[in-house]
Amino acid sequence: MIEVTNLHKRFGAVTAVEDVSFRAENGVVTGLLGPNGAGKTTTLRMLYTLIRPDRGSAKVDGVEVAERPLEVRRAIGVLPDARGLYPRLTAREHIQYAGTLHGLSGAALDKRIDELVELLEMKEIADRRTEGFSQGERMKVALARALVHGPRNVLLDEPTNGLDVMSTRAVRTLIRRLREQGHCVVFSSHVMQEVGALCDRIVVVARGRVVAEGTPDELRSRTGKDSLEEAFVTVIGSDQGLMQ
Ligand SMILES: Nc1ncnc2c1ncn2[C@@H]1O[C@H](COP(=O)(O)OP(=O)(O)OP(=O)(O)O)[C@@H](O)[C@H]1O
Repeated sequence: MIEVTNLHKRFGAVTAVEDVSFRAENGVVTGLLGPNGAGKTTTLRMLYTLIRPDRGSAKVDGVEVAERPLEVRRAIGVLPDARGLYPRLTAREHIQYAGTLHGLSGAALDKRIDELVELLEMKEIADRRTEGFSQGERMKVALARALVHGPRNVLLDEPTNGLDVMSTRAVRTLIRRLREQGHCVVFSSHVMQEVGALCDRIVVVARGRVVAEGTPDELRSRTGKDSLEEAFVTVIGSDQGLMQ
């Protein structure tokens, strides 16, 4: 479970995140939706302990990220915005390496890798070096790496960015499966359709602030709009930077 309360982050003159609060429960997919530059990545980066908040609180399973970052890192799986891979390692070696960093080894690690290869339909690419991998293939490796230690909380930054229809479907299926297994899933997107298709709860962010929060039905009824898309545009005040 993730709880964010009055989070702030500035970079020089730019206020990236201003007083952001939300809760993401276990067994629920929570979407952070907002146009480019809204503060989604910055919020996620604070949650995964890459940068420290200036003010406010962010807790993962009750643990404050700024106080006990190592504990938090064990409890989360992260698909960051930059998904750097080592070109000379195979897909399997990437997952192995991440597993080792999380203290897994031997038969348990091999079993977990096989599970992920199966789940993400990576059989054909598992033993190839990642050099030359397509966007979708790279995404699968990065996702497997994020999930190798079976984290309770999963943070995904724009997980379907640049993916074709089939790869997008595979990622959506995975996210739904994580929800069924009771994980807390938070993902960011500027694609309205993506958020509408997957999320149980939506946190709409614009200019570093939460401008609306609720289930898709709540957002529609609060704005008096029939379509989720119109509801988003109404709460954000424009459709600039959002994709359908
Ligand atoms: N390291 C940084 N230094 C300076 N400014 C930054 C830094 N990181 C983010 N910002 C600024 O903070 C604001 C929020 O950026 P952020 O990346 O969090 O937005 P976002 O909602 O994830 O956008 P996108 O959908 O484009 O990824 C932007 O104006 C951005 O330029």
